[in-house]
Amino acid sequence: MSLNEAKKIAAYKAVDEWVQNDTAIGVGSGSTVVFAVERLAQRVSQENLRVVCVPTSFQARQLIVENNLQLGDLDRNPHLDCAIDGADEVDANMTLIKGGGGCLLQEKIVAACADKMIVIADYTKDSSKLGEQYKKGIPIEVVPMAYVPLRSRIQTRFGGKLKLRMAVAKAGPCVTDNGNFILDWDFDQQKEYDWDAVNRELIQMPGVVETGLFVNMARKAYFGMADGTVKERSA
Ligand SMILES: O=C(CO)[C@H](O)[C@H](O)COP(=O)(O)O
Repeated sequence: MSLNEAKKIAAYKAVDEWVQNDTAIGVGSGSTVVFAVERLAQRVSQENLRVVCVPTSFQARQLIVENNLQLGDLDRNPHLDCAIDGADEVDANMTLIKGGGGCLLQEKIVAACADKMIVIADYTKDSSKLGEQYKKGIPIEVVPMAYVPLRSRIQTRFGGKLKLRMAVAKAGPCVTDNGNFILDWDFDQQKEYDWDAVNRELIQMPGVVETGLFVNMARKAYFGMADGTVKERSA
């Protein structure tokens, strides 16, 4: 089974199990979420469901609009029944690395407004320990003027190395949907980190807007496996 097929079976199962009539849901970002929106659109038209979708990024907003789903926002829908989102890595404790696609800030805000956060992923995201599968580091969204001092400060405090994420089809850094930069923290694989404590400390550093560490947020994860089954993990 291809990676895309693995993403699809995880996304379809999550949408089938968690989306009900008269609900407001958070729509995550990335390639796996594309399949969740596809399934949601099928169910909305086949079952005549009333579902309001709150996006976590410009990409998610486009997906919602292109699939003719009802677009909501946190002003009108501050309480969401669930948020369905991808992840770059999910460890044994359901701690996540997110932000590979650069959308971590809005993803965390939306997940925090939801009763439960449901993760959809292919088997390459399933890991026992952060860093085992995802090698690009932990994304940290920062205010542009602070990226140099923050890069040294985080390296000195926690070890590892931080790199400014560069744009792909544009010269210069990657600019997030919120006008910020991303530092990808290649943390020290030999150290045992307490991710909750690390996340709290990072957030308190002036200039850090949000981290891609999602600790105690995800309720359930669905992994599409290479053999065509869906593996589940609960918090
Ligand atoms: O956090 C994210 C974007 O900021 C994505 O959810 C994460 O990168 C996973 O993406 P994909 O489904 O393409 O593997």
